[in-house]
Amino acid sequence: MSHAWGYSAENGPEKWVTNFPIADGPRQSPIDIVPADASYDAGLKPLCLKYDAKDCIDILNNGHSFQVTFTDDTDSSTLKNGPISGVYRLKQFHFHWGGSDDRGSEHTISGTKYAAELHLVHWNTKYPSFGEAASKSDGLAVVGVFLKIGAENAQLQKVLDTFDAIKTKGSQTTFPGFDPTTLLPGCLDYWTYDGSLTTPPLLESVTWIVCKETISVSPAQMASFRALQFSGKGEAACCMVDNYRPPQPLKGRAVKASFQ
Ligand SMILES: NS(=O)(=O)c1ccc(C(=O)N2CCc3cc(O)c(O)cc3[C@H]2c2ccccc2)cc1
Ligand SMILES: [Zn+2]
Repeated sequence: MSHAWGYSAENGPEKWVTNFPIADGPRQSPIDIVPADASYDAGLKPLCLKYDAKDCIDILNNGHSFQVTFTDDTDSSTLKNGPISGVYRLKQFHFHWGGSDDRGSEHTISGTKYAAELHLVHWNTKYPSFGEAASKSDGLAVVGVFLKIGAENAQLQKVLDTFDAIKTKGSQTTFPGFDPTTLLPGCLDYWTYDGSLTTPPLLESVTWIVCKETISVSPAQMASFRALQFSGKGEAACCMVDNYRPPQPLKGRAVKASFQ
């Protein structure tokens, strides 16, 4: 992205519409999920998430978040079933979090914010690549998992242990053999709705799959997230915090539940 978008008052979510008019579109994300307003859909299948740790390549600070990238030239790490048809390949996962434990998630549940939110990004293999899929209405599927303040998460700690090497924008390091299945909650009940990327270019190409069950993160682990920097090496340090877009208007969309 050439545009200098970010999360500050000058270039943050309220300003994105200037360069990305779709920000005011009909299927923007995230949203506030109101469980009582979600309709149970017996036709929704259980999620089938099958990941291979050998596909995990590296971890990168991209100046907006950090992302763990996967090799996606075969069907070895995929999402199937759930609300989608066909096979979607895992491309990357990343997080959004707050400057304090009372905020940080993008989706909210009846107004409740969690400390952070994990996004596992998949693309539809009916298209030749992620880039091609990203502009199609059924091109992407993102699984969202809330991080709730509680016990230390030993699996998450493996990711946090790389942070000294990716402190500043543009830094990256190898991160082989990590299995993202270890970050999923035990129960994969979910809500689903049609939405968008939550960062520019805000493309309306995402089938959102938001897990009902949370995973834990300790306050000390959240402090590690906040020690990352939006800024590049040698620039004035700017802590990477509050890198979340607030909920957007539902505009008549239905939110379905895979559970009663
Ligand atoms: N939060 S989210 O909606 O789950 C999300 C999903 C994918 C992506 C993503 O993978 N990319 C590629 C890297 C990238 C880097 C940027 O600087 C940027 O502004 C956006 C992205 C997005 C992206 C997705 C689709 C087309 C172009 C860029 C970003 C956010
Ligand atoms: Zn995200």
